[in-house]
Amino acid sequence: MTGHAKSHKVAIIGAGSVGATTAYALLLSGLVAEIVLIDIDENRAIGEATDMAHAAHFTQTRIRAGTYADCDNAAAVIITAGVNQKPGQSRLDLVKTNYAVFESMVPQIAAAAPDTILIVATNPVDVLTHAAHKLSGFPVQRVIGSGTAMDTTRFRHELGKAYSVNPRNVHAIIIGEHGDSQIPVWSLATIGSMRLKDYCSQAGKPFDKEHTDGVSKRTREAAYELIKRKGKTNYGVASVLVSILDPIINNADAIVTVSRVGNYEGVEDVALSMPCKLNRDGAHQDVPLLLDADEREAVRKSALSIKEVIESCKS
Ligand SMILES: NC(=O)C1=CN([C@@H]2O[C@H](COP(=O)(O)OP(=O)(O)OC[C@H]3O[C@@H](n4cnc5c(N)ncnc54)[C@H](O)[C@@H]3O)[C@@H](O)[C@H]2O)C=CC1
Ligand SMILES: CC(=O)C(=O)O
Repeated sequence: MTGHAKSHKVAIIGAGSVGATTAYALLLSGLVAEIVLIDIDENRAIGEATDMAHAAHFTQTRIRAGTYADCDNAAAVIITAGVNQKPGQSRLDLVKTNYAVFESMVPQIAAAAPDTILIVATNPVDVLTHAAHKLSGFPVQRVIGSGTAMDTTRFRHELGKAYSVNPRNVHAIIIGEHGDSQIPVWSLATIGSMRLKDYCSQAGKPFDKEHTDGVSKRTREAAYELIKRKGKTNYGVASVLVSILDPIINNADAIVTVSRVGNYEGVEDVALSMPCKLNRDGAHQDVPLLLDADEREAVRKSALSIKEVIESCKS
């Protein structure tokens, strides 16, 4: 933690499960000096912020409820406002309601904080990252969707379990949609600096389609499973949002798979996740991957399915 980092303010829009859990994770991280919690339900924002402020004795970060005007000079604004999935619903099913929330909210944030970096978590996150870019008028690098950073950490967790290794020693990513058309990049996955296939043959572990399909499926369906069991997901995403914020605040040039507006495999003006370098300028540089032909085709299909939903928002 640096003195520089400690001077920053971050606003979180939405004080529901994801917003409040993210605020708490951020509070305990000590990454920023001040957190402002904003919700259309003012009582909820005040309640959550006050409850967390009672932890002030244990942290130097201040937290309070506020309004959009309080986004002024925020280093970043994390957007979690909107409805979440009910059991059986896909992320894309939320688009109509949450697009309307963004239409009312994003211009107010952009007016109060024209230089900030937007970090979008509300689903469908790729479609709403694209919407936030258009509605704010911000350059693409300052509108970041949490995207497949969430799926990537789940993928590493599943691989760690499958191969009995600490997820920290797994380098493997999910790209594309934060949703059903996500792509696990098996061709570039490594464990302990060894290609996954080589690691498995050295360690006597199975590496066949049955195993890889199982890991991909559990990763892709993790949110559905959790929503069936507990009605929501909040802890994983809160940690992911803090991990996206960290290199921005610390100007650290970390590579994270986040969603950003761009052209992907011939599909223009769409948002999806690819590895990007993050620093105080936002997601300022993409890190091109040497994908195999099947993975590139899967990215094109993922981009097309997101683009279709983006187009439907215009009608
Ligand atoms: N990107 C990711 O990895 C994840 C995304 N999510 C998404 O995050 C979103 C929030 O989920 P939860 O926190 O569980 O929902 P929640 O229902 O607990 O909280 C949503 C909050 O948004 C507020 N809100 C609604 N309209 C608003 C507006 N116009 N202005 C300000 N606040 C407004 C509500 O009052 C409520 O407090 C959902 O879209 C969900 O799908 C959830 C988990 C992971
Ligand atoms: C809900 C959601 O997007 C997730 O947990 O991945």
